[in-house]
Amino acid sequence: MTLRCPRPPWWGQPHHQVARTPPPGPHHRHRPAHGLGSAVVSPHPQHPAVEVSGLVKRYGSVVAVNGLDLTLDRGAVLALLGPNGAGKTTTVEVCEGFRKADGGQVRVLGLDPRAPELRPRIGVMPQGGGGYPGVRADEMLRLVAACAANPHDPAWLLEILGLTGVGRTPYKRLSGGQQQRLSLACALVGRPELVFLDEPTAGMDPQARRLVWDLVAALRADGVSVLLTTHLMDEAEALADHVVIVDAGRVVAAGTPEELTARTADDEQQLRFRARPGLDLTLLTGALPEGMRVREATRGGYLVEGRIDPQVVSTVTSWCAQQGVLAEELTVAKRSLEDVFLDLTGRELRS
Ligand SMILES: Nc1ncnc2c1ncn2[C@@H]1O[C@H](COP(=O)(O)OP(=O)(O)OP(=O)(O)O)[C@@H](O)[C@H]1O
Repeated sequence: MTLRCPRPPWWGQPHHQVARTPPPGPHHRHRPAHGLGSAVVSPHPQHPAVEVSGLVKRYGSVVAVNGLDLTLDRGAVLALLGPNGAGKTTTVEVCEGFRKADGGQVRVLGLDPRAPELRPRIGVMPQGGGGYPGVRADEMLRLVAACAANPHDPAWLLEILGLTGVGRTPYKRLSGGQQQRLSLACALVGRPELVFLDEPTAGMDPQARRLVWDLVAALRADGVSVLLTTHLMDEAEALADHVVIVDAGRVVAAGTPEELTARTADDEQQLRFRARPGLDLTLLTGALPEGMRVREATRGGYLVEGRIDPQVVSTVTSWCAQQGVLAEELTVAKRSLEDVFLDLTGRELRS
């Protein structure tokens, strides 16, 4: 199925330009929504969207979150990154008000996360969908919309999420990616001011993933705050204003993607090239300035790390010529967010 993300002319309007639509009556045929943002003006816009300080959450003897701090500014997108079991979902669930903290302070839109008045102001997309198995897709979305004062048109959301064709399909028969998209629709249908998206693109095909990225960008343009978790570094780089990397329940790094990747010394860069797998790198290592690191990072993908200057590039290409090897896709770049992540959290698989 081809997914399209139509951008109606009202998409991305700031809140003050967004016309309010009256709450629909029982037989009201909803009109298309006025952008994805909330039409509600927050009574306390001076508070950050989410403020977490010293959060602790235990499950029996397991300390899932161990003194975590983060701040999501209004209208910004924050990506929470971390290895499996780092405590991301637990943190998000405490912020959503689904779990009670054992310690620390959490404020969401300036309120206690369990405050009932917060419910209509936040949208939640839980990890793995979270739909009712027997309910049809359009019924589920209409059910969630019925709980909101000023919902988006469910049919419109189904359409932009490419779900119109499966509107009558029970949730349990939707594919994993369709369940994820429906779950996203449910999170957005109430025009929230703040959205929690726990691994929103897990299991999605590249088209659906792009669509979700477009939606998150549109939410941000509409002034909606977004806290998402992801394992995809390119997703965090593409979407987030602020990235928080957690490990073992603690923050190990935080900043904009640019700050995190620039945090290494100026002279730390990478030269990458592709060539035949299994080259003996001993001579190359010897020819390069002291302290430079060379390895075959992936099969046939070679990585030289350190201060990359024109002389280093020349040494590498000369060595390739001596080996009778054509270096393909030769690039020089800063370290990626993935490199930063792996350096901070280790390269070993977590249990
Ligand atoms: N309901 C629970 N009961 C007991 N332990 C739990 C429960 N939920 C999570 N944990 C444990 O808490 C720790 C943090 O889990 P959490 O799901 O928050 O991590 P995560 O970073 O979201 O992981 P993933 O990336 O795999 O989704 C893990 O050790 C996990 O096993």
